Amino acid sequence: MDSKAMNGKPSNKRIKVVFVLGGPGSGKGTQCAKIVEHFGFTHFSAGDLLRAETKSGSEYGTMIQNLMKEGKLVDSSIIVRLIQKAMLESENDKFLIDGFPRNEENRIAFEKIVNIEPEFLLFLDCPESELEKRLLSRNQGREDDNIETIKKRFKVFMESTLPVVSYYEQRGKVRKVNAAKPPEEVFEDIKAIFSSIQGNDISYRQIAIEAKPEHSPSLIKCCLQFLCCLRMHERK
Ligand SMILES: Nc1ncnc2c1ncn2[C@@H]1O[C@H](COP(=O)(O)OP(=O)(O)O)[C@@H](O)[C@H]1O
Ligand SMILES: Nc1ccn([C@@H]2O[C@H](COP(=O)(O)OP(=O)(O)O)[C@@H](O)[C@H]2O)c(=O)n1
Ligand SMILES: [Mg+2]
Repeated sequence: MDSKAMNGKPSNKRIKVVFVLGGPGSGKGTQCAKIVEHFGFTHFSAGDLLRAETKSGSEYGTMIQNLMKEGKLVDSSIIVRLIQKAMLESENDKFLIDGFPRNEENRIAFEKIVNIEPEFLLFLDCPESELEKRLLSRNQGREDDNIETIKKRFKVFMESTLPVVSYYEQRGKVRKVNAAKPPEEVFEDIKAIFSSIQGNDISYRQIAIEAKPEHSPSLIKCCLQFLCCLRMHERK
């Protein structure tokens, strides 16, 4: 996935994208925060980008708000442009895109406009009864967290989002975790997935995060020197 373009122009940044999907309330936002902290990704929630757009006075604001209130999906070109803009404004090269692609149209629009193949799709699997319970006690003042809209969102998830999961499953790109456990336990499984893809891509930031007071300064120095050698070797 080298030198793919994010805006139609060539780029030598090696950009990594991981899509994060799961039913409404499966813990996408909760787990993404943990992945950011441990693995240095930048997190974009499609829903949060849309909510911010409704508050920005954008020409599409009212239309987006009405669709979200109904649990319906917003036009792909709008959400993909918002994601692309957020990625272009970021200095990072590793992105978690949560709540996306929600349907085939989202997936195809991302492929056309952003043109980056995801590393994999992280799928948080959780039964509907548990999702409903979590959404009804989320308490974030969301207009769509009411039983009527929740039922509509479940329907959209089953009918439009699951086919996208199947698309990536057929390509061996789905990493599924059981999300019906306490958040820390879910993250243990996610950690194993991200650790295994990390490989040589371990970052300086990662070493800083993993370094504990009980680790001797010489051990940390040794790790950093090893990383420098690795990077020099990669550039050859
Ligand atoms: N593993 C979990 N077990 C119980 N509650 C959870 C878990 N993960 C998240 N929650 C809670 O469920 C609600 C939905 O989580 P959130 O991360 O917003 O999900 P999503 O982004 O998938 O809709 C929040 O109130 C959150 O605190
Ligand atoms: N790709 C996306 C993502 C969200 N949305 C809209 O945003 C709403 C909330 O999405 P969200 O990802 O914040 O919802 P949760 O799954 O976090 O509960 C959805 O019900 C859709 O109305 C969309 O239209 N297209
Ligand atoms: Mg969310």
